[in-house]
Amino acid sequence: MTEDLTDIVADIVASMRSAPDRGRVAHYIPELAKVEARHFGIAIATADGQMVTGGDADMGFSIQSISKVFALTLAVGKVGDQLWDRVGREPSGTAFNSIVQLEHEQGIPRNPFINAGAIVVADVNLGGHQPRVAIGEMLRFLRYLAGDDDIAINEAVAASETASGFRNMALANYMRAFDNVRHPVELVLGAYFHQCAIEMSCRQLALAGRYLMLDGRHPDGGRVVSPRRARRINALMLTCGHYDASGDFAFRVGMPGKSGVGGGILAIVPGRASIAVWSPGLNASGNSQLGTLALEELSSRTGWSIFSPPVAG
Ligand SMILES: NC(=O)CC[C@H](N)C(=O)O
Repeated sequence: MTEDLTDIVADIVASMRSAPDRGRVAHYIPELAKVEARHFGIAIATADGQMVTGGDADMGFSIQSISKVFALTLAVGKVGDQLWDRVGREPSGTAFNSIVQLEHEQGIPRNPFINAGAIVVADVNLGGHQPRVAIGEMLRFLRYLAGDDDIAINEAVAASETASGFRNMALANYMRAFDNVRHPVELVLGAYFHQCAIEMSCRQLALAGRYLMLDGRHPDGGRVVSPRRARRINALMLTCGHYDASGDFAFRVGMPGKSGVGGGILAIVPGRASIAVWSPGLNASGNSQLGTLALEELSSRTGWSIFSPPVAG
């Protein structure tokens, strides 16, 4: 890369500040609707240990579906490849909260990143315990990955989704009928809604994603997951991380990425960078409008993409 990353990030922040179309903030979770659309933040943790940030990089936001990446990591750690008996690994081509495929596919969700799949993953992570045990485990995991003990749950967001999460209740009950949700639905959703309500900044999220750019290693030297598992999680992020817009995201950005309806996106450039962007306004597929644009610009300015040949040095 010839250009300096700091300059590129400053340019991206400036162009996002003046973007005419910021998308629409999620309304179906009332507490999320209160967040102002004007925000934009970006943080890049590089493999050589730099951190480059811009805009509202230190403002906390609801990570929502980005939590599904970390929940999946914990679930495969617990049950290994047995997870794939209960969740598929194919893009769904449908919206994040869709129920249609479940009837024809015996209650087995297409992948762990649509809501139905993440609810099964939450069921696996409960492992017979109360939701607070699973949530405590998830928080400890994120704090360890990011090296930051301030990561916490926004209880107002969790309560808001508990009161309005009718689709998720339908999904969970439907899968329970197929015996693919095994704990009481209220407990599984309690864990799921709280994991979605975890609040993190772009900086914390970029730090937490580093194991996915480092082939499964924590920068402190510890192993979070095996290299093969890290690659597989990245593969699922690329193919399923943006729901029915995953193809478009791969086309425009070329990085494994996971979005959330809070407006965040975690994107990984294996061997190079763990990137978090946040802007609350969403596009029609429920992915951050400016977050996607910013990553597209970052990819084109840096050449970062899993489809570009490796660069020496
Ligand atoms: N796409 C998302 O971020 C969805 C997460 C949200 N908690 C939901 O279940 O609807």
